[in-house]
Amino acid sequence: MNNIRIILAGPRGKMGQEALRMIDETPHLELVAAVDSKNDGLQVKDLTGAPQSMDAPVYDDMENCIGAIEADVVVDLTRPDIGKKHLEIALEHGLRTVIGTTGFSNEDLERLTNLAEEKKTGAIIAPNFAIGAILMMKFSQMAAKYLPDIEIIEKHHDQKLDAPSGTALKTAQLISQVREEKRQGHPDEKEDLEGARGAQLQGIRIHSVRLPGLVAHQEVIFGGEGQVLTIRHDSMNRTSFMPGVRLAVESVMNIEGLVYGLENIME
Ligand SMILES: NC(=O)C1=CN([C@@H]2O[C@H](COP(=O)(O)OP(=O)(O)OC[C@H]3O[C@@H](n4cnc5c(N)ncnc54)[C@H](O)[C@@H]3O)[C@@H](O)[C@H]2O)C=CC1
Ligand SMILES: O=C(O)C1=N[C@H](C(=O)O)C[C@H](O)C1
Repeated sequence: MNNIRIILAGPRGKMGQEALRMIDETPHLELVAAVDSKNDGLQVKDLTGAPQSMDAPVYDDMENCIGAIEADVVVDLTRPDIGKKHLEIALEHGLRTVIGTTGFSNEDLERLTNLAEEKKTGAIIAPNFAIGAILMMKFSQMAAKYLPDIEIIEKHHDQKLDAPSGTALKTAQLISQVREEKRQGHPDEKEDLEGARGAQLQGIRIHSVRLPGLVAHQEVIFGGEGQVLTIRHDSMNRTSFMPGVRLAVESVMNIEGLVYGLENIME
């Protein structure tokens, strides 16, 4: 496999640090630059937690980085507003992109899908890279055909910016492809405390827990006659996401247009 030259945005983050390690340990992946919120002019190895072999330059601006560095793929693991901006810049420059950052609205996805098609450039937006999470979403879509009363409980560390999680939204969207929208619970139910019944998408209730000590966890609970089915996935640490990041980087080299969800590129 030919070397894939990567620009990584968010190198000092919880995901970014893990991604640097994965790139460093993967012979056919090469980090050619990083884009950080600061540290312009330093080298990646100068950043906290970065592999000491990584002497690629750090930029504080994606546009400047792309203008100076030859790369094949941009990987973004930053924050919602930044990830959107970076994807637009990369696509405008015809650079393939893997976005792990979540918090994209349907309108964002539509606009960015159109841009990727216009530029005939490959991009993957993956709300979750963990194989177990992808399977949880696929199993949930299967179960929803038979058990349409569903509530999703997603639980994350308390540093997460967006709620609900991208995984919960993607799960609900996959379920909605096979389940008619429906109102769940008693028709006269009342929230005596606002938010008690959580958020909802097509009638599917979604609840977000944020606590220190958590990493990334989700339960999809199906209620039926005399029974309850729970499909659950837990990421115990962020190494769970790295095989999926690698798969997305390798796959985006052969994609034209925007793919939303790793399930679309898995065998
Ligand atoms: N798709 C997946 O499987 C996963 C996705 N995520 C998503 O990835 C994103 C990052 O998550 P974490 O690493 O936990 O967050 P984090 O907060 O630990 O890291 C985000 C990093 O982005 C950096 N950043 C902020 N503004 C920037 C800018 N203008 N340019 C470059 N970097 C900038 C911050 O300095 C920080 O180091 C979140 O949106 C999260 O939801 C997280 C885990 C798994
Ligand atoms: O912020 C996180 O940590 C995670 N975010 C993603 C999401 O919003 O679904 C993926 C995973 O749950 C971890």
